[in-house]
Amino acid sequence: MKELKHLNKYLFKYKYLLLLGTIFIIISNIFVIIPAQVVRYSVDIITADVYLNNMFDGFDIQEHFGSIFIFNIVICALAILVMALLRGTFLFLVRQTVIVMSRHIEYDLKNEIYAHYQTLPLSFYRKNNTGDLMARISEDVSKVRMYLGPAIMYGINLISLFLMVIPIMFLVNAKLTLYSLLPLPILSISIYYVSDIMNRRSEEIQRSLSGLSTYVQEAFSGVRVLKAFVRENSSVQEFAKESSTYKDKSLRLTFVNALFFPLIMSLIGLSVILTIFIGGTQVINGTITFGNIAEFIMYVNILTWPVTALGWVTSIIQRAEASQERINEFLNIKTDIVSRQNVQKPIQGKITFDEVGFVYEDSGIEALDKVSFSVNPGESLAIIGTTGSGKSTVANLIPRMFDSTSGAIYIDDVDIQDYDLSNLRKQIGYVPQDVFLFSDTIKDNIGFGNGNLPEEKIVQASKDADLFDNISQFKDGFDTRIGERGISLSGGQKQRVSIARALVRDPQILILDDCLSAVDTKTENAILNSLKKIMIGKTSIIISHRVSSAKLADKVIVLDNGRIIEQGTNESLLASNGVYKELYDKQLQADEVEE
Ligand SMILES: Nc1ncnc2c1ncn2[C@@H]1O[C@H](COP(=O)(O)OP(=O)(O)OP(=O)(O)O)[C@@H](O)[C@H]1O
Repeated sequence: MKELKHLNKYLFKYKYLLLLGTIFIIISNIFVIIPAQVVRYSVDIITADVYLNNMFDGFDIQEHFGSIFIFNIVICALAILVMALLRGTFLFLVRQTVIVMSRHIEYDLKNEIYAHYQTLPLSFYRKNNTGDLMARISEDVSKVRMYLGPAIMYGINLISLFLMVIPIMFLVNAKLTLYSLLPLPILSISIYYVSDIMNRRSEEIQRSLSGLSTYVQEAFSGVRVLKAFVRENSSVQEFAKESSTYKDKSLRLTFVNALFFPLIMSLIGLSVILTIFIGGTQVINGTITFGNIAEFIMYVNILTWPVTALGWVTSIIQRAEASQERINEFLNIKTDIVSRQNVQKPIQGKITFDEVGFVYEDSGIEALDKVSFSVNPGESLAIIGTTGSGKSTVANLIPRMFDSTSGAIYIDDVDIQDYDLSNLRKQIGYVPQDVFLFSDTIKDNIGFGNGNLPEEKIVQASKDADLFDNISQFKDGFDTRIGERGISLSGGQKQRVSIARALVRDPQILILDDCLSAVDTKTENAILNSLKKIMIGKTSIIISHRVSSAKLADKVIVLDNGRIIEQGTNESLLASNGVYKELYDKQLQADEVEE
């Protein structure tokens, strides 16, 4: 129960619902107990009536007994009916309070987890896969809700019924009470084991089902590769194999399910037999009446479900504890990207890297080694280098996607770790290497994160990213939906939507991480030229494999294996006949071949 303590704050928040629920449970149980006593009374009347009937057989008074008997029985039947209706009403109210409370907490907990996910750094997302993140916010929260709703409800019900019914039973007859309750602990323990097996098997099925869905999803999204490599048949066979695992697991669960009810029924039957047998001998001894036996059978029935639920509830609590442990594990992770001084101010855009080093913690790869450079506001810097030379790492360090492992980075001569994080990021336009667009309209993809931007700004950004003409050709213009249920954009168009998204924020620093790779040199030139105009007084960093992206930049640095091997202007680097010149010549030749 240690992990579940996290939920106490929510139970406190909804304490009135919980308190009302408890009161309703107690009231509903009163309406369960009274009918048992009414039944005892009725049976005793019937026995007395049969006895008197036999005694006064042939007398006029016999008729009189008959009408009193019928009157009594009708009153008892009506009383039982009214109790059943009242019980139903209060059970409804119990669910409207306790189960409603569990749904409220489920909602709050999901929001808490999601909000916490948003505070965590990129390194957290690299370490944990998406499936795991989703499982904790959906499946684990559902399991925790089972504890907050049904488990708490049946738990309170069990305690209140035990406290109310068992003393009454003992008052009637202690020996009969002990015998009739004897099979119930066995019932509870067996249910615990059976429901544990059932839960484990259901989880196996769940896992197998999600494996099956992932397989199908990949097969559909990768259908082009699948067809191109003629893998249809093997895909069908693989699917049949996965399906068969799912079927076998389902059959294993069906087997345990089939055992569940016969087990409960036989143990309840055993209780009833014991009650009748022991009760019968007590009646013969004159210690109790026939009515008491009927009353006891009803009490046993009343206690059966809560006792059955005890095993089930224990298993739910154990599972909830395990799930909450997984949730707490994430909730206890705190982001290490924090601000030291919370500096909030408009930035000019001067960027300084001072002997910056970076090692990826998980792989131990040293991506940057003592990288130093400086760019002034209004300047543009091109970072050129081969694959894996550390260019994207530089780009990620500026908006503090992660922090450098050595050295320091300054913006306007203030250490970036001193800036308020959102204040800093809001002034940086970052276009990542892998374009990500949402299944939404082009307009909303460009305006992402910027609320209700005026249409003109979106249009202007799309013009600056050389995208406007493309969008105008679509029937719905900026309202065209992209993604799953909309049109597909070409690689170059996607890159330009992503650029427009950064430009629309009017950033003081713009970082383009190899995001012109899918556009032709003509479009690249058009975009770079418009950037020159809009980035006056602002800083731009253009990362690329292609030397063509660097020629308009004020400064160029060449990275190799995490180190700066050359830096200067396009002209000075060409003149110095080094790696940059070599790359330039190679790419020039390649372009000529293409033409
Ligand atoms: N998330 C990561 N975890 C571990 N190592 C990484 C990670 N990302 C990059 N690396 C490693 O760090 C080095 C630099 O990678 P980086 O992405 O900065 O290179 P790049 O110059 O941008 O390459 P490309 O042009 O191919 O995008 C590479 O050796 C890469 O394998």
